[in-house]
Formats: sequence, C-alpha cells, structure tokens
Amino acid sequence: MAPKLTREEVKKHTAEDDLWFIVDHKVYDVSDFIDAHPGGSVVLQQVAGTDATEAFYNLHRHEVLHQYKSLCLGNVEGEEPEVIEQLPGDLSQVPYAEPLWLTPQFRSPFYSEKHKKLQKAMRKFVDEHITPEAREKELSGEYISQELIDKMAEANILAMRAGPGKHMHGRSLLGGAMDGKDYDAFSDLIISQELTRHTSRGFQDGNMAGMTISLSAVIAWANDEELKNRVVDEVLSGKKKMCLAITEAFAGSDVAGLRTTAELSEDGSHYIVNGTKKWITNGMWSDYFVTGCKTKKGFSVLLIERSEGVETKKIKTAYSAAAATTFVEFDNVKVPAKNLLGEEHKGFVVIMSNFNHERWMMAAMVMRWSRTVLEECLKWAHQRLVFGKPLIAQPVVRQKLGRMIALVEANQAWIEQITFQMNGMSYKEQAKHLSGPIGLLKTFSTRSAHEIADNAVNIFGGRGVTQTGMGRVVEAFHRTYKFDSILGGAEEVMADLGVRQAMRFMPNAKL
Ligand code: HEM
Repeated sequence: MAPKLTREEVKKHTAEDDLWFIVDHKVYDVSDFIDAHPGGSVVLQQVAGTDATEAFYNLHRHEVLHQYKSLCLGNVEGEEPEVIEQLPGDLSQVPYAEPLWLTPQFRSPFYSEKHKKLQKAMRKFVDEHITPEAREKELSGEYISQELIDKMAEANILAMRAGPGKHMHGRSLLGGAMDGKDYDAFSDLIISQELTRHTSRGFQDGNMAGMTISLSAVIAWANDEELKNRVVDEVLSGKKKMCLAITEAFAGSDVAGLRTTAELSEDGSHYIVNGTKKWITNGMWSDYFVTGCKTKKGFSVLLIERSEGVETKKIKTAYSAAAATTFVEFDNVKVPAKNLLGEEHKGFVVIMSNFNHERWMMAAMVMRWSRTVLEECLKWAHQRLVFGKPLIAQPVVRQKLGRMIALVEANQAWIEQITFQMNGMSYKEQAKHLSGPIGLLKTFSTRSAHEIADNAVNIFGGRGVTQTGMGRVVEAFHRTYKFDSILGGAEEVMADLGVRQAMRFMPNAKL
C-alpha cells in the first residue's frame, strides 16, 4: 500500500535513490529526476525530505511544475496548494497586470459587455493556440504554420486584425463572441493587446503582421472592385499572404527618398517595376506586396503579385527569424495598371493614412508587452529573496516599480482616449486629426518601453540577460523592444510629425 503523504513521511525520503520534498503543499518524488535536473543533483539532495517551496520559487517559474507534473505524488494530507493556477483565458490577479477596465474593482466608460466577451474569447484562443506555437517557433526561427493561420481565419481573427470596417459585416467572431458589425476601434485594441501576451516578439511579427499593415491599404484605396474583393477574400481566408513593402536600403522613414521605380507602359495597361525593398516583414512567404514606387510625377502605391522578377531573401535581425524579415528585389516586374492603389503620383496620402492604424497598433502592442514585463517584475520582486528578505522590501525596487506602473497606465489611458476618437471619425478625418497624436503616442510608448526594459533587467539581475528560466520574458523584451521604436517610423520622426501636425492648427497666438 502506498504510504500516506504526510510531512512526517516526506522526512523519511532523503536518500539519493529515494528523494522527496514538498513544493506548495504538494509532494514531489525526484528520485529518477535528480541526474536530469538542470540545476544539478546536489541542490536537490540539500532539500531532501523538507519543504522546499521557498527555495523553489526563488529559482523557478511555476510553469516548471506543470512540465514535470509526473513527479508529483499528490497533496500533503489535509493541505491545499496556495499558488494560483493560471488557466487558459484567465485574467491575472497581480495588481496592474491587466488594464484597469479588466480589474474587477474599477470601471471604464469605453468598454461594454460585448468587449468583455470578445476579450475573454481572444485570451483563451491566444493561450491555447497561439502561445504554444509562438514559443516553439521563436526558438526554432521557423515560420507560422498553415494550421494556425487556418484556425485564425476560421475564428475571423485575420479579419479583425485589418481593423473595423465593412469587411467585418456578416462575420461571427471567435465562435460567436461578437457580431462583426459590432467590431469597433476598442475591439481592435483588445485584439491587438491580447495578441502580444505570448511575448515572442519575432513570432508576433511573423503572425501575419505584414497582412495587418498592408491589407488595410487595399481595402481603403483599391480602384478595382473585383481585384479588391478577390484579394480580401484570399487573404482573410488564409489562402494567400501579403506584406507592406515601403522601406529601402536607401530610405526608411524618409518615404520621399525611395528609389524603386514604376514606369507606366505607353498603352497605359501596365507598369514595369524595378528596385529593392529592405526590412519587409513576412516578405519571404508573401503572395502580394503593397509597394511604394517612384512614378514620373511623384510617388505611387502598387499591389504587386509575386511573379517573374520578384525575388525574396531573408535578413538576419536581433529577434527570431520567425518574423521573416526580408530583402525584396523587383527586376522588371510587370504589374497591371489596375493594381494601382489610390491615384497615380499621389501615393503619399495612401501610405500616410495607412500608417495611422499600423502605428496605433504598434503602440497598443508595445504598451501591453510593457505591462506583461511589469507583471513579471512584480511577481519576481515578490518571490525573490535577497539579503534575507523579498526584493520588494527594498525601497529602491519599489521606486522602479512605481515608475513602471505610471508609464504603463499613462500609455493605456492615452491610447484609450485616441481610440475613442477613432470610433467617431472617418478614415479621412483620422488622417487629418489623429496622425499627429498617434505619432506622439508611439514615441511615448517606445520611450516608456526603453525605461521599463532598463528597470526590468536591473530588477532581474543576471536572469534579465538569460534567455531561459525566470528571465525569459524580460530578456526577450530588452532585446527586442527597439523594433517598435523604429518600425513604422522612428521615434524622432514620430515626435516631429506630432508637433508639425499640431502647428497646422496653431492660431496666431502670442505671449
Ligand atoms: C519538482 C521540482 C523541480 C523541478 C521540476 C525543477 C526543474 C528545473 C528546471 C527545468 C530548471 C531549469 C531552469 C528553468 O527553466 O527554470 C531548474 C533549474 C534549477 N533548479 Fe530546479 N527543479 C525542481 C526543484 C528544485 C529545488 C527544490 C531546488 C533547490 C533547492 C532547485 C534548484 C535549481 C537550481 C539552482 C537551478 C538553476 C537555476 C538557474 O540557473 O538560475 N530545483 N530546475
């Protein structure tokens, strides 16, 4: 008969080949594990027969116990575990780990019950389907699977990522969590923020980010209805993929300096495109490229289908290859004239208005990831013991946490204000009134991320620069937050845009 799992019984199992200890009121038999334990066998022998809870949480994430749950014999008799089990879809109970509107004791004027339902369904989907693949692909550098794309298409997540609009009508979202016609800017904010919670930044871009920032231009600016409907259908059903191809080795934020050319044929039936594009997210697997080109009298945007003369090569960056950052070459590529988006030579407005949603989304995502990093820091400061007390007992650590909380909350409050304006404005009005505030918000969110990453690494110490174990999230954030401060427009350019936009509305006021 198996012995009863009492604390007295645990004390008897201290031999190398018969080694038990307790973690969070559960008994673990690690006799067959000590040689495989990544932290070595000696440390386990040191805690044999004891309650090793404090030592365990000083060094491991709770998830480790899930990975090795086969070592668990059961609860200590008459005792119940105290550490909270986070199930797929659950909200975090850590203070400030969720935006205020998801914190039970607070209220918000911006979100309805429909939004809450959408958030819950999306979190569950991310926890169950996206996070496991994101973690795996972030490490291997492989691209997103067609299986996951198909699941997201079926749940209409691909459609939601293109933002609110007519393409959402008639769709049932996440198995009935929301009707597509109710999908508004706040729903978009929810989806964008929930999507970052797997914290794998390379995979985050690999997860159809190219589509998110390019399909919107087709929806808003395609001149040919048949072409538009076909591309929207193919892309939102996950059958075809697309990306935005603007930046070049010659010019990044300086869109006017681009050198890719598009020459209209004499009969006006097609363009011939020549040039290169650099840092194109998802380019490796894209079937369509929304491409910025120089035309005779200005700048134009073309929807280019992968065809003869289009070549793609992978670029190595600081985050994982799962993002498929690409160098694209167009060598005499023939593009039908009907693939022009917006007006010829007036592509600037196409790109600039499209940037709004991209930049707003990037800000939404980086501030949500910053919040997750804050949660990691709060948990770590609470459980890590130094100089005989928890890290949180040090005033200097509380100062850092206080600053991080202020930054995260300020960002969220600002984006909610802007999102509220988006809900009531046409695409054109948004371009006029919101590109400045969105540019400033993006700069603020990435400057905040800079400070948060810096503080988080100091709080985590060596683990903050270690890719596995406790510091995993903080290390990844510190290595990759910079992407957001550059992609979609560099911080300085964004700040400049914000001020220049404001000056357009400046009255002749004097001191
Ligand atoms: C069932 C119980 C345990 C399991 C399944 C386990 C598993 C692991 C794993 C997977 C790691 C790799 C790092 C990570 O991913 O977090 C690790 C590291 C480590 N473990 Fe354990 N462990 C257990 C209990 C313990 C206990 C009780 C101690 C100490 C008293 C301990 C000491 C260590 C140390 C010192 C490291 C290295 C930590 C580092 O590099 O920061 N482990 N353990």
